[in-house]
Amino acid sequence: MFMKMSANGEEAAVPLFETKGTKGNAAYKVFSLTIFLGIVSIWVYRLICIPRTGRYAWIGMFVAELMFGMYWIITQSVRWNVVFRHPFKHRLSSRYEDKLPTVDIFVCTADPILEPPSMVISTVLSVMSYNYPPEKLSVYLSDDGGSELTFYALLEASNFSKYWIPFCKKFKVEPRSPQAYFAQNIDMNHLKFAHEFSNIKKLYEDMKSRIDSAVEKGCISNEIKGQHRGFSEWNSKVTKKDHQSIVQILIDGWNPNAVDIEGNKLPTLVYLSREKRPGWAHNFKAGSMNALIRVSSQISNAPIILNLDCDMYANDPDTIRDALCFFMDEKKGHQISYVQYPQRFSNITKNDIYSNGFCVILKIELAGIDGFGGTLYGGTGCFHRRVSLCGNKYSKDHRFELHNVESNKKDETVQELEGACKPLANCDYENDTQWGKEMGLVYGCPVEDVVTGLTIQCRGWKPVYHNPTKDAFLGIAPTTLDIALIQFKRWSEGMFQIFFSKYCPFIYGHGKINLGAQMGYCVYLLWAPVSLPTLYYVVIPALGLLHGVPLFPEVSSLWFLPFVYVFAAKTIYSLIEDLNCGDTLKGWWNLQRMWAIRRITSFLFAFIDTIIWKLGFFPTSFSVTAKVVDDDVLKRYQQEIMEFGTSSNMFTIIATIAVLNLFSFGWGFKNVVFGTTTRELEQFIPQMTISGLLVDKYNFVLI
Ligand SMILES: O=c1ccn([C@@H]2O[C@H](COP(=O)(O)OP(=O)(O)O[C@H]3O[C@H](CO)[C@@H](O)[C@H](O)[C@H]3O)[C@@H](O)[C@H]2O)c(=O)[nH]1
Ligand SMILES: [Mn+2]
Repeated sequence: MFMKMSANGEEAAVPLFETKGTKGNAAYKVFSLTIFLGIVSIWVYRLICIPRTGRYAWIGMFVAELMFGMYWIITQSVRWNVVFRHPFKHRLSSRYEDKLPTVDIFVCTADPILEPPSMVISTVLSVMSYNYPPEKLSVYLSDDGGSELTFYALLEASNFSKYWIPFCKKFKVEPRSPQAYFAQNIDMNHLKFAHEFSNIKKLYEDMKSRIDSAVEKGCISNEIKGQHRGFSEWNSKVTKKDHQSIVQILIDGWNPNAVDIEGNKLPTLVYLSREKRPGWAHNFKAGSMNALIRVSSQISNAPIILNLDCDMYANDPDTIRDALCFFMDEKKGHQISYVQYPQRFSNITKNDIYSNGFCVILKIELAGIDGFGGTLYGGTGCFHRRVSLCGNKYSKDHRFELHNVESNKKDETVQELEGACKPLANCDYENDTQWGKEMGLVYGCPVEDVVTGLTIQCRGWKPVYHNPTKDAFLGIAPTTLDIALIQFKRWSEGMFQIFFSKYCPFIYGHGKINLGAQMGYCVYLLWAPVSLPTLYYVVIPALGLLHGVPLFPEVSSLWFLPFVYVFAAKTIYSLIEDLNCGDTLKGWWNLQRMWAIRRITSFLFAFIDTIIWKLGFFPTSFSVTAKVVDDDVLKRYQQEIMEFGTSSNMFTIIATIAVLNLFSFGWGFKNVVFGTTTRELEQFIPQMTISGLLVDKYNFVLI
């Protein structure tokens, strides 16, 4: 009976999306088994061949290899059952075009200096011009910077949108972030709409220079302040960390006069800066998302929410329809809580020097977790079902909520509505509520997204990971090594905290989510502790070499085979996998190097800080990633020259290890040249190889 309820009477037997597994998976499983046997042989060797000299170093090697091996087993979960999703947009349109649900879009920003307002509004404009009925769209900008500069930029954007949206839709231009669009090399001679193009380009550039100069000055002129009553919220007492809730509806979609220059309706546009007071925990992005959820519920209350970081513009104007195919599928849609798109970046260079592109993770691993129903929520580029984000358990009752949406027309005036919203964004609103625990995004973790996703799954929902050929969203990746490593530190620290908390997937998820999904989570949650065996491996064999203590079997011994096989097979496999995912050979090498760097810096610091945190010494923090760089740095980034950024302890560690291995390699080499016995040579070749490879990986700090 349910199958026949589609809009135009067409039988809804054909699904709105399908899921396909990968071919050749059986071959992978066999291959994986051979590596497993290799690993077990190594363990056995370590246990039965304990030498008399260097016993402790040897046992340490065993422990390190045991940890590596266990971690490797966990990583198999993300390759075991890789699935790909295919939505069918045209079917959605033919069935539900006039019944599409409303969608709320949240954009978060936190700092007008690290996140320039002109970039933030480009993201906002890109989502305002989605190919989607504008009266069904509401866009909310949350400003944790509490900055009138950002408010001013949004005000400018609300005016510019009247020109930009019709321009985009009329000429079908892409991408619809004006910043990204005008940054392309567009050949004016072959452009059919050259005239309109130059007009809008001028409008955009004028607006951008007004915003940028206001940001440069750091204040708003009185003349501009006269343009909107919203500016009155900023008096001399307002600072980033101390101010009242500010809610300003810049475009009221219900107002019949809210139209673009061609008379089409505009999406609703809201500025929100939740209350901040010293002494209150603000819970970073999670806190701002929860304020957004509440404020939007008062204004538009759409059943579907898209959330984006401020640097992440919409690259494909049809993504909403894509995502709705999952939610609105008659058979499976009602169980889907969120649809996560991969976090891709617009500024990745050819060989991706800091390996921010995550080719393999985005293409294979996340699709592999999806195969076990464990899709990670990545904090941006994610469509949520409001009820699941708000803490509801899955139940069959959610079946019809998207199909029968009614417009919730408000009778209040804009000012009344704003007034009603403000208390929802106040510090004390969450006192004695379940917000941050059972409702909304979970507090207390620097990767609020991953832990929130896990709790949603454990409430019975089935999220989806969708990696379309055309990128749905594009963000900005760090362009210097220090920033890249600090970002990884925050991630690995936050994830390790989850492992250590009551949300540990093996405990919290036990019996609620698939074992494969539990393991899949741990591939990332255990990044930080992987630093320990790595550190051991980059230090002890080198010291052994200097002291003449062999730690590996002789190369002519049969026991050497599993070491070579495991190392070679894993390396070659990762190379093939990476190239298959579209990376270059140099890019793959950079990736190997970045893992080697991250493991002894970001992950190690994250490990240490997590332990200190666990002992209760300091609360978690969130260092916002800068999205601006000066032109010199940018140039060097584009030329793929390693840029350290500020000096940091992390570099001291890398340099120490590089020097140690250089010495031990040189020492070993000297012994080879000045004659040692063949036996000794055979004993030390493995350690020399390790030192040689490490010198190669870390040499950038030596020159
Ligand atoms: O107090 C804060 C701190 C950050 N943000 C926003 O959160 C987003 C992500 O911050 P960013 O510094 O860009 O961190 P990334 O490392 O790039 O973020 C990744 O990792 C985060 C978790 O560590 C996730 O929340 C993000 O969605 C994910 O893109 C940005 O839009 C910020 O404006 C806030 O709104 N309030
Ligand atoms: Mn970011």
